[in-house]
Amino acid sequence: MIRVAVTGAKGRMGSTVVQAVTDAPDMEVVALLDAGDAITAQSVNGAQVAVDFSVPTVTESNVHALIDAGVDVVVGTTGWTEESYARVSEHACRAGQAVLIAPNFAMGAVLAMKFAAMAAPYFESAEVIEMHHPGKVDAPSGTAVATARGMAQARRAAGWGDMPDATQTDELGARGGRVDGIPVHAVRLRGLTASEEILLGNEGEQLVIRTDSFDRASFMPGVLLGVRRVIGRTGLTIGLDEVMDL
Ligand SMILES: NC(=O)C1=CN([C@@H]2O[C@H](COP(=O)(O)OP(=O)(O)OC[C@H]3O[C@@H](n4cnc5c(N)ncnc54)[C@H](O)[C@@H]3O)[C@@H](O)[C@H]2O)C=CC1
Ligand SMILES: O=C(O)C1=N[C@H](C(=O)O)C[C@H](O)C1
Repeated sequence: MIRVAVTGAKGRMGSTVVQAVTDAPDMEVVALLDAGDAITAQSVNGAQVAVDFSVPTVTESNVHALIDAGVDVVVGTTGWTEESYARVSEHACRAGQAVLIAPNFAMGAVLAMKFAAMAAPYFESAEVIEMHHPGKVDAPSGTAVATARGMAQARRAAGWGDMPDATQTDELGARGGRVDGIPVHAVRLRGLTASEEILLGNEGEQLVIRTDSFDRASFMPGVLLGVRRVIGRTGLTIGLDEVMDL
């Protein structure tokens, strides 16, 4: 049995993970931690793996504390930067622990990010629209940031320059934010869970890649796969696709 701790255990995702781990035949929940609980070798209660779905402002310090507690970590919380990745990578390597950070554990979203990066070199224009429940604290979504970065990297490798855009005035920011040059638009709407639409355009044609999570159950197979696959690794892995043999 894999002994699992959950940090952010009282949240929308954390509580869903607690149920999924409880229902998994090869795992057991050994620690439930949330805001105000210290993360120590004692409080993780012998966990081999911790799953963190907390908040962007605390996730990095949680991960450092979990590494110090001798636990491998699967992280779904957003808000990561190149600098925070580098700090965690160094700490995990030094401690001989493994950390897997994924902006999205839903199979549809993981594949949508892959397909977007595959398609990006073949289209002149690309934009991302992410749509979420109004309880979400960060914008743009971690998935949208990762999608845009993946497309921007693929465009650069293919030699694309700036995208066509004649906009001269945008006092309201209606053209969205830019991630690596790719416009990203965020919608917050009651009733939604998590959706993303990736628009790619050429003269006379459009490709739309869309992924919808209607329920947080959609993230659970990916989270459980992450827990199983993080064991035996060392250092930082970014993205569920890296452990999916895609
Ligand atoms: N990677 C993925 O597939 C997914 C990622 N997310 C991300 O997961 C994160 C959590 O999302 P939700 O569950 O909707 O948020 P939420 O607000 O429902 O839950 C966050 C939980 O973290 C707790 N918390 C606050 N400070 C803490 C601390 N220092 N230590 C431990 N727990 C602490 C809060 O009390 C709360 O229970 C967000 O960053 C969100 O974007 C959400 C869905 C899927
Ligand atoms: O906050 C959420 O709900 C989600 N957060 C992640 C993100 O920011 O990409 C993953 C998914 O979109 C749901």
